[in-house]
Amino acid sequence: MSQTYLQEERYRIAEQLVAVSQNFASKGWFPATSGNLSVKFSQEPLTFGVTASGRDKENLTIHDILFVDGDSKALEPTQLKPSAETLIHAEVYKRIGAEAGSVLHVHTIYNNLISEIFADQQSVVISDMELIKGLNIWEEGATIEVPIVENFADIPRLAEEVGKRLDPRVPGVLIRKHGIYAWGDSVASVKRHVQAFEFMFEYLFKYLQFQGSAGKVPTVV
Ligand SMILES: CSCCC(=O)C(=O)COP(=O)(O)O
Ligand SMILES: [Zn+2]
Repeated sequence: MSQTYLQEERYRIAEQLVAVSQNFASKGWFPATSGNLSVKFSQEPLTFGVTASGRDKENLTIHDILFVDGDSKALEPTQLKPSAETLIHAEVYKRIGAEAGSVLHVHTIYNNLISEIFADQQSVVISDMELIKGLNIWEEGATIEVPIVENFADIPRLAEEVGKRLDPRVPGVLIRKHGIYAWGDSVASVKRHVQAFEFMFEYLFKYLQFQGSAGKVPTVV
């Protein structure tokens, strides 16, 4: 692989991450510098571009992306520190393989709420929603079960627990009162997956809230 090709590919990856970062940041999905994003460069050996730790995702630039190996080590000397959660990205790439070309992690109110409401069941079941098709699941009346993992402070442990719960059919895992990790074969597909999950979590929360408030449509008197 020529140096020019390598540099061009890395530039292309960094630009894609910047674009999706700005889009999600505009929705408030990266509060307080939370969240991290990556795109795979090679599977064997595993290498990928990932956001540097602590960056404001609203103002992310290509200079906030570094390239790391499967142990979260930078491929070249750099001042940038990889995301503290890089090992979770690596775990997804290792376990899912070709279907994971990009991994995105967002912290949202609704994914946090759903992860807490269904924490005891260790998963949340969603049935018969049109947006399940946004996950590329097309069966009539499909049901999905999104795993929920405890939010272990120790990142190698958290990565291992996430890895154990990955379901190749359902491209996302919730971490309790933390956020979601989602993947797709490209940035475009994982962006769609995150949008679909977030829509369904918001719907589910509001539906539960509606039921909780007696499930009655207010009457006009
Ligand atoms: C202030 S967010 C706490 C860490 C976190 O959960 C996260 O997603 C961001 O970590 P990073 O090291 O990628 O900035
Ligand atoms: Zn996080």
